[in-house]
Amino acid sequence: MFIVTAEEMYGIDRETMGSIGVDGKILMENAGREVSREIKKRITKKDVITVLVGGGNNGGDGFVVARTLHVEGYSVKVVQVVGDEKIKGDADYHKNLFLRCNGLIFYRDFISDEVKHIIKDSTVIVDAMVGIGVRGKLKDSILSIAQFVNESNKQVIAIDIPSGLPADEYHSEFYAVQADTTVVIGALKQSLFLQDTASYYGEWMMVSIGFPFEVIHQYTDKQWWNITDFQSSFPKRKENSHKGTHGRGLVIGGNHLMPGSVMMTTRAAVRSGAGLTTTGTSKSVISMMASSCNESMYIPIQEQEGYLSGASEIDYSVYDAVAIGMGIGRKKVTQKLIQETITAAKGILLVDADGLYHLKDQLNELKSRQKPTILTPHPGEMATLLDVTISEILQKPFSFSKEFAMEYGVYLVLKGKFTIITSPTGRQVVESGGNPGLAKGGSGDVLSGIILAMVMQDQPIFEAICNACYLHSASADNLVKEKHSVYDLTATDIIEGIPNVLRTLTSSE
Ligand SMILES: NC(=O)C1=CN([C@@H]2O[C@H](COP(=O)(O)OP(=O)(O)OC[C@H]3O[C@@H](n4cnc5c(N)ncnc54)[C@H](OP(=O)(O)O)[C@@H]3O)[C@@H](O)[C@H]2O)[C@@H](O)CC1
Ligand SMILES: [K+]
Repeated sequence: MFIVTAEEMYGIDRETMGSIGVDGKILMENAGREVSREIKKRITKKDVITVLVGGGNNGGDGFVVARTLHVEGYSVKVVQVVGDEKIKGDADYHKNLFLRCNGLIFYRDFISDEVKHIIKDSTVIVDAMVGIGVRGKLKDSILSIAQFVNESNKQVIAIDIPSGLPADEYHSEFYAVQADTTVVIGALKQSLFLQDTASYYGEWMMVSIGFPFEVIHQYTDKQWWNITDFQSSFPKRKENSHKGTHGRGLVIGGNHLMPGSVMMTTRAAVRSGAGLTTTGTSKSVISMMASSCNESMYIPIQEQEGYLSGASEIDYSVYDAVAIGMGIGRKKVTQKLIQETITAAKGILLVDADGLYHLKDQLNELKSRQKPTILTPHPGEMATLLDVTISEILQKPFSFSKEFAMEYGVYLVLKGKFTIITSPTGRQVVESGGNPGLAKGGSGDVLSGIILAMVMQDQPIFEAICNACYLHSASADNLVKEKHSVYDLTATDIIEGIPNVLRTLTSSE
């Protein structure tokens, strides 16, 4: 499913009406019909439904919903929250159809006693006051109605986007309707995937109203990765494959005080299907790891006082992919190792955790790498890399990711509740699975191991990274459904949950 900004949505709309020639009235009819279909799944004929209608096309969709439900025998009223002069064009056309079907409209552009009574007497509120055309904070008239709706405790179903909520990242102050359900029209809006706006949508689903796939794709290359994408792109294993077919991976990390990270990355890589996995770490970490991770091979790396300091003895040419940085610490002696690896690694290179800290002064080195580089920061690490605050990153994660990935020619995995994966060409995918159980030390190390394994398989690298993120989240979600809670889930559990996801989601093999 595609993700758009408001501007991109308007482009798609214009192109569909202009070049393709689909009439706006038909798009509005389609939108209202499809939204009604979703609403009907959530209501009965006993419900009392109030549709709050505003002055733009979002309001027009509201009139279609009101008519569709009214003619099918549902109890529906419209409250038009703007003056008559604001209802124009296609919306006015659909308003008239509703009136001609003997639909009932109340006109109120502020919260009056009458509107309060109508809302109190309703069981379901359909919010069609403002859509993606919202500019700035809601004006007082509509604001007062939105506030009353939020306090009313009624079931609220928003059309396209909750009124008042910005569609894009980097918005100013807002007040929005809190929806229980939002029926999103045509394409997913960016604010569905931002930390401070996502929850306003409540449960959501998307309906198609006739925008051609090619037209949508022409305006956006942002996409939400779901089970269908995972299943259709996950590589099938060939009968005649052998361990070399599935990649030789090297994990470099750990220090004498943090042996766990590199261990988890290694074990996650092994569990996710890496053909051969080698761990490069200090002698003391090797002795701690070897007994519990016997599928891996080991290379001792030079160390100073327990911290890795140089890797010149590694023959990088034998590895398809290298992951570096997990539990490596921030001591200056380690910086040289990161430097060496960037230039010496001949295959795919993934840099995570403290590796990113050391990378900060060497970002330009990445531009001359011949093979793909993957960086996997969380917002804090991303903020450090860019010298901005975490809250700035969270306000516009799509833009920061895209600029960074394109500037340095890297695949960027900005981790979080909504993980954004960006390719060096600026293509973006959001992976939104997972649960709060993942917000613990070690889950990033596990993700790095899964990515390392996936990018060595027979599939394009971008899809491989998206699938790795999906697998990581799906493992956590399954475990919380079946035998764990978000409190006790550990990074090690996530590794143990991988087989179940692989078995169930790739079972057609
Ligand atoms: N082809 C179609 O028909 C399709 C249409 N689609 C649908 O149309 C929607 C977009 O429609 P749109 O562009 O008309 O804008 P919309 O969201 O209704 O907002 C404009 C209204 O809001 C008002 N308003 C703005 N800011 C405000 C504020 N701060 N506080 C208060 N009021 C404020 C503004 O008032 P004004 O500023 O003009 O006084 C104006 O009345 C989209 O979300 C989807 O539902 C899709 O289904 C695709 C196909
Ligand atoms: K709305």
